[in-house]
Amino acid sequence: MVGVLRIVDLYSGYGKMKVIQGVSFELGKGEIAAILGPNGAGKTTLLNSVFGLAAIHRGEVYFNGTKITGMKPSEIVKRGLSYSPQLDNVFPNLTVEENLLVGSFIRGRDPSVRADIEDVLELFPEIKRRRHQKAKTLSGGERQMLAVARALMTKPSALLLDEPTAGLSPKAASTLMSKVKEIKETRSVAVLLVEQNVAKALEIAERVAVLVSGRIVKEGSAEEFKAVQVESLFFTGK
Ligand SMILES: Nc1ncnc2c1ncn2[C@@H]1O[C@H](COP(=O)(O)OP(=O)(O)OP(=O)(O)O)[C@@H](O)[C@H]1O
Repeated sequence: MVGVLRIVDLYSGYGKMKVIQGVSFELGKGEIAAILGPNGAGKTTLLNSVFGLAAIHRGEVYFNGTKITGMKPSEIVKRGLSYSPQLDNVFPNLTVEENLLVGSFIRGRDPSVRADIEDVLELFPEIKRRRHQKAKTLSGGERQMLAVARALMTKPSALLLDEPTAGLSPKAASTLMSKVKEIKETRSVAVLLVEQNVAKALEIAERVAVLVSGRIVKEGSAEEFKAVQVESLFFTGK
């Protein structure tokens, strides 16, 4: 496997508070991997650590072979890693189109931005129809689509997605998951997904790890995980 993102023996948290305790994980080029875990396991903190938003106590993160540990989020985005956080992932008072434009900010006056907005709207016809509507008027599912679309506007080679199915109906969650798969297949974007929703994540993930109390307790191919009662690992860690 060619690793696009490599997390090596990472310990991190907030200030001196320890949350992530010795996590190693590799995301392959063009792969979809999922990190599953219960509330408070440290899933968001792990993504925040990769993206320069949490304090790293020990360990390293490499992106396309470059050490990005300690880099600012803006520098990480420029290298091709994008992040769609769980909360506050769209600007509610901006329209769909304006949100996408803001998403491309890091690219400066790139003349291809307009064409890329049309391109991501083609991928998400549900929000294309609402391009002039403010984000706050979208449904939960449409808003998550916009958040993912916005993350794509930086033209990433890998995408971090924090619980994109949170608060969505089972049908809306499946629609979103199939869009993520389409993004991987049509744009060669690798995806690291963190989820509590095991069933939805397993619809698209090729590789899975289970995070409990800041540590990976099990890791394997999605195939191996089909026979595992993943939620029981959330509580026992075994
Ligand atoms: N900004 C912060 N400052 C201090 N502690 C935090 C901060 N964010 C999270 N924590 C703590 O870190 C731990 C892990 O939280 P985190 O949000 O990473 O878990 P999670 O697995 O993403 O949970 P959920 O599925 O509920 O979103 C929790 O104990 C939480 O209280």
